[in-house]
Amino acid sequence: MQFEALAQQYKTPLYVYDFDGITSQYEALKNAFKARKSLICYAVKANSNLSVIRHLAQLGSGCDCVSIGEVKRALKAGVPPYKIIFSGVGKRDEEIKEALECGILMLNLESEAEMYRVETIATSLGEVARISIRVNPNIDPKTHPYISTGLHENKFGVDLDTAKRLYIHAKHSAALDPVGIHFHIGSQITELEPFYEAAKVVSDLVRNLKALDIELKFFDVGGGLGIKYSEEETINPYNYAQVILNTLKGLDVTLVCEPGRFLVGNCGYFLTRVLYEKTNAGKRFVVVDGAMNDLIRPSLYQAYHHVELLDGKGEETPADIVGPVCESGDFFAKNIMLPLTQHNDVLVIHSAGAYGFTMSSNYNTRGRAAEVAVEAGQSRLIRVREDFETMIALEEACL
Ligand SMILES: Cc1ncc(COP(=O)(O)O)c(C=O)c1O
Ligand SMILES: N[C@@H](CCCC[NH3+])C(=O)O
Repeated sequence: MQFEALAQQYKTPLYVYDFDGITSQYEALKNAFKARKSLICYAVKANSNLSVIRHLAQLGSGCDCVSIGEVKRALKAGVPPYKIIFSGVGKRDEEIKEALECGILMLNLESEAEMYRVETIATSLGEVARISIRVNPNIDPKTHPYISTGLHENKFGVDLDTAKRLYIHAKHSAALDPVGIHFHIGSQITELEPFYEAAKVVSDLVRNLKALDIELKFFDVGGGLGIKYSEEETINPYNYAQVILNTLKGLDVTLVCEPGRFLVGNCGYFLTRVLYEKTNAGKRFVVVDGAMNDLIRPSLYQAYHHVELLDGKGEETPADIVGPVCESGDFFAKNIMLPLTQHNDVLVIHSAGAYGFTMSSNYNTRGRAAEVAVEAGQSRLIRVREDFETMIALEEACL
């Protein structure tokens, strides 16, 4: 990747995405599931740039969305409604109504109260809502506590007994069509065991429901496949698919999976330029033009992202890589070994394709970075750098 040329052409801070890499990730997962009918629904929250979604849609991907905004993004990017799933613990009435009107594949319900809302809204529209229920299987995904979702202490989904009760209600409701079942136990999971255990518990529930004459068509295993940020061992997609498919023997269901990070995480880079070097009583800081408002994962989760200094030469000494935001938590890396940098040197922050730009903000009235796609050796802008006028427009309109 020609990072220096990209930084020159599009300026920094800059997100760069390798679209060919995204294709490879998608194909690897799709192939892993080839023994069964499957639908990959890309989790839009990981990277919701319209061009990224369109790229995946052209490969055949659907989308997993967590707000009506994401549903509309998916539709705008060309994803057909019958490949869109809408999840989330707090859907508003308006969101439910719009989703039903769009005719999406299914609404993924996360509570009993939500099921009754959906039933009421569908009835008032004269529609039948296709639903799945998110089961919380109480399985530890062994990941960072902030991104664990499949334990009873987490707000997501309903327990197995409640799920069964909801399916029985839905089966007898004229406004609900229970077509799927869903679980998602967490993100950045690097061990197979939690996936196996969750799939096992939930597939047993599907068998149980079948005995009650409730036949589900979609078995949605959520996302969560981890990627390499550093030296960690990750799961091979083939093995991942195998352990899940093994739990589905005898069931005629389409496998749905909702990867976010796996598809885009390692295909994204964040480019930032050095502004200054400084030392505070011997402690070395490299101050760059990107900041926590651009990429918050290190500040939020102490997440590790490999930092590469382009053309770095000479003796390496420990340094913190920090941004201009007025917070001590504004850093990309701490105590990494780095040669002495010069003003304008480019640093490449790796594995920034997932939960990078989507979690960025205007904190400190900093415009959001531009985004660029690289495909078959060609680069193109896929999001214009946010300028001051755009940032203040909604407030200026109220002055
Ligand atoms: C319901 C649901 N599906 C899919 C995902 C995507 O997760 P990941 O990026 O870990 O694959 C998430 C986020 O964790 C989610 O909440
Ligand atoms: N934002 C998290 C992942 C959360 C997944 C959303 N359910 C991260 O950067 O790792």
